[in-house]
Amino acid sequence: MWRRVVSLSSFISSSRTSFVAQTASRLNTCESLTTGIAQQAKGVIAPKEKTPFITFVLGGPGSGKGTQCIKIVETFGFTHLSAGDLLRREIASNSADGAMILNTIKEGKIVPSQVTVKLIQKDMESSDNDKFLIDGFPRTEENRVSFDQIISVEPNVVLFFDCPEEEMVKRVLNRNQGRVDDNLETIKKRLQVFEALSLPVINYYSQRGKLYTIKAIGTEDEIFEQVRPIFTAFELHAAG
Ligand SMILES: Nc1ncnc2c1ncn2[C@@H]1O[C@H](COP(=O)(O)OP(=O)(O)O)[C@@H](O)[C@H]1O
Ligand SMILES: Nc1ccn([C@H]2C[C@H](O)[C@@H](COP(=O)(O)OP(=O)(O)O)O2)c(=O)n1
Ligand SMILES: [Mg+2]
Repeated sequence: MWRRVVSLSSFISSSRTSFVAQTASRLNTCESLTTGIAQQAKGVIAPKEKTPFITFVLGGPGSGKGTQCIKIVETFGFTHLSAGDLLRREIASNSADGAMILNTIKEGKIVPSQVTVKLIQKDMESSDNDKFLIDGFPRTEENRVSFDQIISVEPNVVLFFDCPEEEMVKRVLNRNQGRVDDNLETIKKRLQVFEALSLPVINYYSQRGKLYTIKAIGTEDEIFEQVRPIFTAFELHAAG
């Protein structure tokens, strides 16, 4: 199970002091370490574990994010967390936020970040995997900052499926999954939201050298051949 890493280094104090002070400090350090280990054993502090490998999957509605995520999971063994699927699951389970989420999605708007990040966090923490594809997130700067504050892990890779609007509209209208937001009126709103709120997030990761832009036209297999080398370069090998 992946949990947020708690570093033992915070228990170790600076040693640029006199010999007496150093000795005292070492004794304190030993005591602190013992306390730290005892707290871990009691489950007060999560055990030190590997930082997860995070991939954010971005792109407009219908750009093929979900389709490519299935291929990435099959090939590289990631756990796929679709923000949209997590929110639809909340609606279906009649949770307290269900009605608010449904109305927001129908309007083509973005659900408050706190709600979405908590759902992602819950699934990450209950997973045995340490490689996550987070699909359709972060869609806004608010989403991005909220993930940073709550989960405190930076993405290793940000994929951007770059697709012409015309093609995205055609694909969404043909998707046939019975979604309340797959109609022309809502799609127009979603495309406006994508341009106004999601493109700044894409630019943010581009400036930090984390963005991998995929030309999202062609067959599903052709598109995947642009995706594959990105993960191979990180030495993430085929799922066994
Ligand atoms: N390369 C492609 N060419 C044509 N249709 C595609 C392609 N990739 C996905 N689709 C179809 O387009 C629709 C939207 O794809 P999806 O993966 O759900 O996109 P997103 O998750 O970005 O909204 C689906 O019906 C899917 O089968
Ligand atoms: N980070 C997110 C992701 C999705 N949502 C809401 C608003 C989106 O229009 C819907 C559907 O998202 P989803 O990723 O499933 O949509 P597409 O796969 O891009 O068509 O969910 C959100 O509010 N915040
Ligand atoms: Mg999708």
